Amino acid sequence: MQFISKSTRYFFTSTCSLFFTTCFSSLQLYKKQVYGPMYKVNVGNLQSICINRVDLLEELLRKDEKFPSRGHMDVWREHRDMKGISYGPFTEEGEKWYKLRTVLNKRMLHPKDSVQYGDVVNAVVTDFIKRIYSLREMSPTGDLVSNMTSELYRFSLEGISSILFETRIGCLEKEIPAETQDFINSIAQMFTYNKHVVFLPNWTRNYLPFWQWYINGWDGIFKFARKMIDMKMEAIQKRVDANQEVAGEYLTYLLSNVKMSSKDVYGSISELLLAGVDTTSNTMLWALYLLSRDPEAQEALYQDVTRVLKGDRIPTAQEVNSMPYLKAVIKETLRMYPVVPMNSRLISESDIVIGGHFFPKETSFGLCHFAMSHDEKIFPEPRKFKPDRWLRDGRTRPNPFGSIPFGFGVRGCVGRRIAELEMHLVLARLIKLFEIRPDPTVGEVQSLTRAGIVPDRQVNLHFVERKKASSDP
Ligand code: HEM
Repeated sequence: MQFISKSTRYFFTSTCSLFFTTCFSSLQLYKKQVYGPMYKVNVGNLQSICINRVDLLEELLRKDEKFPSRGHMDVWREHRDMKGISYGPFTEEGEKWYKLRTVLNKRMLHPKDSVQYGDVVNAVVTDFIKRIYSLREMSPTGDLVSNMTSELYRFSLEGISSILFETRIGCLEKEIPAETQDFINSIAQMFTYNKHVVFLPNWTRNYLPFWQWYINGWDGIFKFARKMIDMKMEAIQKRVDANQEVAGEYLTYLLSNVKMSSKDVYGSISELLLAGVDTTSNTMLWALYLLSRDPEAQEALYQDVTRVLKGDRIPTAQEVNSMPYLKAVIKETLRMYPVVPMNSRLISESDIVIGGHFFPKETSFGLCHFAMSHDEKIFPEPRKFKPDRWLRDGRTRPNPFGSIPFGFGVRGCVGRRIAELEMHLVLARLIKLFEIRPDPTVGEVQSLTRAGIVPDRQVNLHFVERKKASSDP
């Protein structure tokens, strides 16, 4: 194992709070070459062991603790403590976290759970497609949609809000309602200043404005979430008072769960919401970008979708399960651009041995997903978009630990099935209607690590309408 503590100052944080991954993705590849499969980094008082080889990752994750931890989410927890808000799945730890996840997992984590949100998501997809049509029409070429990052962000926020709040918030309308816009601005503000407050020492909080801006961002997020949740509670109460049946999906389920107070629901819903926007929107952006540059893969996807989906029908959540290439496209996109390119584990129960090295309790490990999913021993031609490598058609499938974009085990992503559902449903319908082509003025897009892996420039795409197939009614 190579030690590089000395005076090296890398931007790195062992907490690896999911949206502030600072070990830049391409830097992971470079460091792997220079320092090998496991190395130590120091930033100030913080030490972490970076792992970037699949067998070591597997060894570590197979020893995952009963209540795994990614490390401290101190600045998020501080906000909750100041405002008397309950911790959510990101900020809670230990047995309390486990109990919370037991409640949150229900109706979300199992593939059969996500199927029930098919209609809700499809309604959002329908509005998104309408918006794509109208944006194309307004463009000079009649088929160009500019700034896909922003459009897909609107789609994702509307999608996850309609699941979590059981109501629409207007992100796909021509003009976003002012309250929703304030909420979007608050999310951006919190994420922007999160970086400052993580890296600046606490004494600067009295002299610099960042801490207050960061707290204001959170306040805006909770104000909106609280209003949505309170509206739902009122509606439920009215039905109860009128002796009517209380029916609903996720929020209704949480609010009617005796194990959760409304304060707990505010804390959890807000964290679920934050985790569910940039992740799916950026993955969709990369998927469309990669497809636009690969007509062969796009044709294979079109064939896969139209084999199942005849005519103008809207696919159901069950039907996308019969589209293996569609799933492979998303898997391959997440391999190439794992939107959370680095994850972490803080070992807190006992000492641990990894790769023959002893590490004392309280060691923090950085899991370099990006480096692993670009390892050519596991993924030959790692920089090539090859959805076929994920097909179950008799070929040898890649090592399952080679690409784990949703994390692992009991602490793995709770929103995985929802994210997949959203991405599968929207991609199936887009590809059925349009051939997606690159905008030549954009050039080759590189990735940056900001709030997840994002493009280094504005991405525009041409949505060329397909002619109806002759077999279509
Ligand atoms: C492409 C989409 C997504 C990706 C790639 C992704 C990735 C991840 C990863 C890598 C983790 C850490 C897992 C671990 O430590 O093992 C995570 C955690 C989490 N994700 Fe996602 N995520 C996505 C979408 C979503 C969505 C849509 C939601 C909300 C519905 C969500 C909610 C969460 C939450 C709450 C956690 C923390 C879980 C815990 O600590 O118990 N994610 N996600």
